[in-house]
Amino acid sequence: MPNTIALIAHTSRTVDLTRFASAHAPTLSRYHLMTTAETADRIQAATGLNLEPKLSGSLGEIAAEVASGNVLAVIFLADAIAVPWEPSLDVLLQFCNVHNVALATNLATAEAIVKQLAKTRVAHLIFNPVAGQRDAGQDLLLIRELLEPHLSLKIHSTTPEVEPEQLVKVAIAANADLIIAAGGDGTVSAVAGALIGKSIPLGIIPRGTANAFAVALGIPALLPVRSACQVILANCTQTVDAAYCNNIPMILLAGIGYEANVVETADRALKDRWGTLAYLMAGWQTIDRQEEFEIEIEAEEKVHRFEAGAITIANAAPPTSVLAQGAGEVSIDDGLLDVTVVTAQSKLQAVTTMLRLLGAGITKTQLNQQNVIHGRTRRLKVTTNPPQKVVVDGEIIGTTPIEVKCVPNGLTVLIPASLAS
Ligand SMILES: Nc1ncnc2c1ncn2[C@@H]1O[C@H](COP(=O)(O)OP(=O)(O)OP(=O)(O)O)[C@@H](O)[C@H]1O
Repeated sequence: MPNTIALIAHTSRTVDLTRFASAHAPTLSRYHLMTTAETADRIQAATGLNLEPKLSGSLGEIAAEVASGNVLAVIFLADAIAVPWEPSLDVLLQFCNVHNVALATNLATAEAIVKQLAKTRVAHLIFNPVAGQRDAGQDLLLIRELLEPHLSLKIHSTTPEVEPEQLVKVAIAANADLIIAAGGDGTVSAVAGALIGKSIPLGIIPRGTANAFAVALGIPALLPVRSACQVILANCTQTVDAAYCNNIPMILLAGIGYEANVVETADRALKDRWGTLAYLMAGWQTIDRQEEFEIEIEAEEKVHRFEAGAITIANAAPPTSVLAQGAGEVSIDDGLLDVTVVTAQSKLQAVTTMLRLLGAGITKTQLNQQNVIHGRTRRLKVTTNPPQKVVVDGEIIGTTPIEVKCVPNGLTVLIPASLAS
């Protein structure tokens, strides 16, 4: 279901169209509205709705939009007296018939259409076309094929210049019922971060390399796009925690030391070439270079000091985020952050510790090892000597010190119905 509605009227019916738009402004505001130039100002002034004005006096542009499949409904209030319709109007009406687009030429039908639309969920899809190694065109086609029969879908593509946060603001301003992030963890985290504290549910379509948040939420990794669309259509919501690290939204985790160095090494070229293996290769290269550093953690009015090579503060983490698995599980809805500090005296100890942490994450059992320390807290401050790089949700954000605080139940997400509590 596309997201555009065309609102048009003969001059004698402009008042009726304006009244109609005013009465149904809450429903109409969730759609992209198109009209002729003369009508746009009038409706906008009376209702506050945003309308895209098309060429004055010509319906050709609107007919072209209908032909391109972008229009959900055309509401055209015609003169009550039978007058010959101008040719461009005939074309518009004919295009609606050919392309099976809902068409109302009187108020009764217009009311019926808008009442139906009031019951339809409007989803804004924020789509990163360059994420991961998948075919973006094919994925978008599949998403439309699966979702459009059930949802009105407004598609926004990210660009290097347009951040997902900006697109979330547009979706919120348009009263979206649901926001869907389709991309890697960078895109998903940015969209989720902009939704912290809002009650609009977030749907996730994993299209990246690691897809850690989708895995943490239990979205199946097999046929990821199809499975994720099924989760979205099932409409099962759950509130989960979010967090801020130095006031930057954090959905997954902050890594200091080893993790930050791995993320920096696993650059775009390595990920494009090796996919998920890029992180393993980067991890192997980084172990040799990783030096221990002094850590001071302030939490719950106590100060803790360590020497270690890695510290991870996690809000959510799949088992593959091994350095977060000190407790064998990171709960996403306990209102707490999981803090894991790992030291290793040799490359062999580092590798065996990470394998054991992976095992702990898979079996959900706490790891009892002297060189792995774990704790939980609602907020903490971490200082290191010397300062260390910090990665938050896969992006380097700067260096220590950092302050991280959990936002309990800060985010509403769509999860598989089978996992709902
Ligand atoms: N149209 C675009 N062209 C180029 N870069 C883009 C575009 N849209 C978004 N980006 C960039 O994509 C990055 C986010 O990518 P994202 O994390 O979603 O995917 P990924 O890097 O492939 O995933 P992963 O981290 O799992 O490998 C951001 O740096 C953003 O600037």
